[in-house]
Amino acid sequence: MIDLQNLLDDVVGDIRPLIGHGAAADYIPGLAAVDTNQFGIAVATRGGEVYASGDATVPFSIQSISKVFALALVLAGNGDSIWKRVFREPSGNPFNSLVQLEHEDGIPRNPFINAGALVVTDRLLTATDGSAAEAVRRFMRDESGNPGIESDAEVAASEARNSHRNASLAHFLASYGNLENSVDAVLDAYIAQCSIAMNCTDLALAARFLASNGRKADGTSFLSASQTKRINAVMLTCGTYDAAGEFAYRVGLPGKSGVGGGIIAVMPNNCTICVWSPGLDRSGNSVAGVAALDALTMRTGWSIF
Ligand SMILES: NC(=O)CC[C@H](N)C(=O)O
Repeated sequence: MIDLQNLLDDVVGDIRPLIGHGAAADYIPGLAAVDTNQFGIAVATRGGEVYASGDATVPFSIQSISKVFALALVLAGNGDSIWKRVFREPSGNPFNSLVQLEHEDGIPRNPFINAGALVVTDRLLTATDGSAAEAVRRFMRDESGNPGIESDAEVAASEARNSHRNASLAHFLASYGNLENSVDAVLDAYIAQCSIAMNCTDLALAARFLASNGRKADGTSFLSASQTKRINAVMLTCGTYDAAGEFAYRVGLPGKSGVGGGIIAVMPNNCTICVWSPGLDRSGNSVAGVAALDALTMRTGWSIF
C-alpha cells in the first residue's frame, strides 16, 4: 500500500517552485484578482476516502470543469442523441475559438470546447425546464456531501459582462439551428455552471463516478460503464484543449481543466484527483497543476496506458 498522504505532501514539495508561475485568467476580471500563490491537491478513492495537501479546502471557480458534469447529466438523462449535435474530436484550437465552427457547419468539435459546451448546456436546459446550472450544483452537492456549494455571483456577473466571444459562438450555433433555447438563456446557464465555486476535496469527491463505472457515491447507477468510459476518453483527447496531447504525454490520465486553475483527473476503477493553482499556461491549463499531476503519476505509476 502506498502512503498517499506522504506522497501528496512530497508532490507539493516537488512542484513548489512552480506555484505562482503563469497568469490568472484575465479575460474574466473576477478571476484575474485571485492570488496565484495558492496550490491544492486532493485524491478521492472510489470508496470515498480523501487525501489532501496544500490549499485543498479553498474554494475556486471550477469554470470548464463544469463541462464534464453537464455532459454526464445530459448522457444520463437523454442518452446518446447529443452526439448528433457535437463531435468527439480534439480541436487543436483554443477553447474559445470561432473559426472551426463555421468550417464545420455549426457542429462543434467536442463537448469540452466552449462551442460544444454551449450545445450541451442547451440540451440540459431543455431537459431540466430551465434549471441546468441548478442541476449541476445539485449533483455537486449530493456527490461531495457539501450542501453549501453555490455559484459565485460576482464571477458570473464579471463573465457575463465580458462574454462577447461566447455570445458569438452561441449566435453562430443558433444560426445553424443547433440551439433549442434562446442565446441569452444558454449563456446565462453556461456562465452560472462555470462560476460554481468548489474546493479540491469536494471536486475530487464529486467526480468519483468517473472512476467507478458510473456509480454515484450512494452506490446507485448514474451512467453505464461504457458511457463512463466514453466521457473519460473524450476527457483524455479533448479535456485540456490544444494541449491535450502534451497532457496525455505527461500525465497519462483523462483530465479536464478550467481557467480558474483547477484540473480533475481520473484513474479508472481507482480514484479521482483534483489539483488547483490559478497560474495558467498559454492553453489555459494550470502550470503547477499539470506539473503536480505529472509528479504524482510518476511517483505512483498511475496511468491508463
Ligand atoms: N477553459 C475555461 O475554463 C473556459 C470557461 C469560461 N467560462 C469561458 O467560457 O471562457
